[in-house]
Amino acid sequence: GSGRSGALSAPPLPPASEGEDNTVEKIDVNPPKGTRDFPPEEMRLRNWLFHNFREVSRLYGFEEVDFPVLESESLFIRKAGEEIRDQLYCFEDRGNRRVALRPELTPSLARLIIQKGKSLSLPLKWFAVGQCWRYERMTRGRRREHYQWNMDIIGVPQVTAEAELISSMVTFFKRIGITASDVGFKVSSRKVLQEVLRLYSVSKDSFGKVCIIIDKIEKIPVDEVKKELKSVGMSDMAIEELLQVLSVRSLTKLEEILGSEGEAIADLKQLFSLAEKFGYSEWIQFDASVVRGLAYYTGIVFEGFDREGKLRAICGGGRYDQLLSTFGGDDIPACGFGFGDAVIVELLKEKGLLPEVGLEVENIVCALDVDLQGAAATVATILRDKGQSVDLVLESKPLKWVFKRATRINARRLILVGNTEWQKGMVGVKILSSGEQYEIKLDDLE
Ligand SMILES: CC(=O)Nc1cnc2ccccc2c1
Repeated sequence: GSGRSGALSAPPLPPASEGEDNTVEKIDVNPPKGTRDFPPEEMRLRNWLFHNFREVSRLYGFEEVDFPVLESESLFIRKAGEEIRDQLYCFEDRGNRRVALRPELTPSLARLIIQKGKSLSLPLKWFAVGQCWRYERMTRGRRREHYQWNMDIIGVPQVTAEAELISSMVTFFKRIGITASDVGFKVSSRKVLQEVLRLYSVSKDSFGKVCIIIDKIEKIPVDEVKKELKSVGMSDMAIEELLQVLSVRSLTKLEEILGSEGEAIADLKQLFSLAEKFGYSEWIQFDASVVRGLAYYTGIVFEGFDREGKLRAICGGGRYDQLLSTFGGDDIPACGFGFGDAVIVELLKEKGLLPEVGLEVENIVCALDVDLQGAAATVATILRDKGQSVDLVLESKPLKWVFKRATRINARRLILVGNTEWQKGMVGVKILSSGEQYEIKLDDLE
């Protein structure tokens, strides 16, 4: 309908353009570029996926939270050269405010925690499933939105928090039939980077930039990576040493290089020993090249990958102990992960693990003639009050049509309201799988 003509809202939209002969030019029925509709079948798959996200969150004692999809642009303005910044879906609203559709959930979580301040008793274990946005030139034909499951533990400095988060992702994978031979987690710590950069007195504020450059190591040629590292002030020597360290795949080797005193080694050793106790050692491996593409990580980082190497990262996260303080909050330790709804579905397709989530309706109720429509409504209500789902046939239709619909909606049984039975306070029942048919008193229907 047309909007209010008040000053606050846009002028009413003209109706879809009407041709000379009052025909309406069809509107563009597709969703905006890079976005998806969720018709019933796709929505059932999405609900199945989100149900598993939520079930795992419940198993780990996490509380659900959410935030506006629209945030102040300033929440996401970081100067570390992140892709997420280049693709910010931002604009100026009618109040001349710079706003953005959130590209991730963590900054909103940090904002809410600072807002709530001392009233929150730590540690917090919060989860969210939210739509995130990016604005990419459609040349890349990539999606502009996806849903992310986030789990965050706030207020725990020990790596027991990271170990718990990885455990929750392993639990999720196992629930949906993915095994350790399908998926693994590359684990490292940005403290490895810190300890190397300190040797070459690389300034702290280029730390974030260096991480973002290194995160591109598998996406752009290594000479480009070296050039970008040089441009943030690293010497050739430092770059060589850094790339050398990043190729390390064993903790023992890493210890030889960094020594045993640093925090990086201690954290990683503790994490791998906790993995043993959680029972997911076969799921994780040390890989110094993992840095993740977000500037705010400060410690352990991890990334779920498909062992066949066909897909992009499935999920990922890490420790971000400084994020709250960069927003002016207290210095509160935090770690978390993001798990997108796209790559996991590609993986399930690859593995033949997509669930067949069909529509399930218990009853289809149909009046056998037009003056029993009311009686049919009564029967539907009785069943619904008992918690049974009912598809009530709302128009008088031939029985052939009713059977066709009953099959399509996968109804378990057909309830027929006919005159002769109704006079006796009874209805007809047909079990659609067996074809068994009988009459029953309305009161005995369950
Ligand atoms: C595979 C995929 O759809 N990725 C994706 C899609 N939309 C996004 C939107 C915002 C941030 C990251 C995003 C990532």
